[in-house]
Amino acid sequence: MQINIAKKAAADKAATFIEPGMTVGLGTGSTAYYVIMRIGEMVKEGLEIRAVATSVESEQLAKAQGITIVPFAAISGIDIDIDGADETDIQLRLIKGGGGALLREKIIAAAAGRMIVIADESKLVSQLGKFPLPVEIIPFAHELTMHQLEKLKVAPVLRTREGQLFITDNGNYIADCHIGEIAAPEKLHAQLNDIPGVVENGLFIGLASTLIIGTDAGEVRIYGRQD
Ligand SMILES: O=C(CO)[C@H](O)[C@H](O)COP(=O)(O)O
Repeated sequence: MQINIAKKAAADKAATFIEPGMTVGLGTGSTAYYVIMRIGEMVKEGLEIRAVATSVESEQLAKAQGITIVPFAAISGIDIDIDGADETDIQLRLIKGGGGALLREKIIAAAAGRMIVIADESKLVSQLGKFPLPVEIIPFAHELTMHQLEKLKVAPVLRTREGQLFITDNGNYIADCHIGEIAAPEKLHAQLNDIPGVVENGLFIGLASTLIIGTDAGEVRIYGRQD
């Protein structure tokens, strides 16, 4: 596999924020892959941490790297969550869920003392919305839920994979909403989650406190909390 220098640079920097004894939330996606690999190296070098994962895929990868995954019943909180994003603005408002893991990602981000977002430069945008906003909906009467989404004029399209409906780790569907520029993310977030049948949407607002952008030159820029 060819290494993505920008994603790896952001991930390696994020891993430096992990301290011994922490409970770490592991994100999902191709950028989170690099942080899981880096944490795996640190564990092999003697770092003692425990982790929870935002997807079955990340849990399997973490276990294969020797990272201890603990059940949620065994923890009282999460110190730090490191995850990717499909889009982020300078206010650290995010669109997530391109990989379909938005619900677990948001539960873990909300429970974490700190969320660090890692991304390459292409993810930093002046206004959210070019990336279709993923909305997780339950299968029951999903046709009605889709009509409700259409009333909001968000142009929802049920996600498919290899000709079949995409099913999340939670057994739900994803409606990708082709909105264009989102003028008021906070308002849209509330409107979407007000629809019965919508489990959660991919707008992450007020959750991230640090954004690490990696560049193709292997450098990083940090936004938000720096320490
Ligand atoms: O939200 C996510 C998965 O649900 C990912 O964090 C997001 O899709 C970014 O992925 P990548 O790092 O592969 O671009």
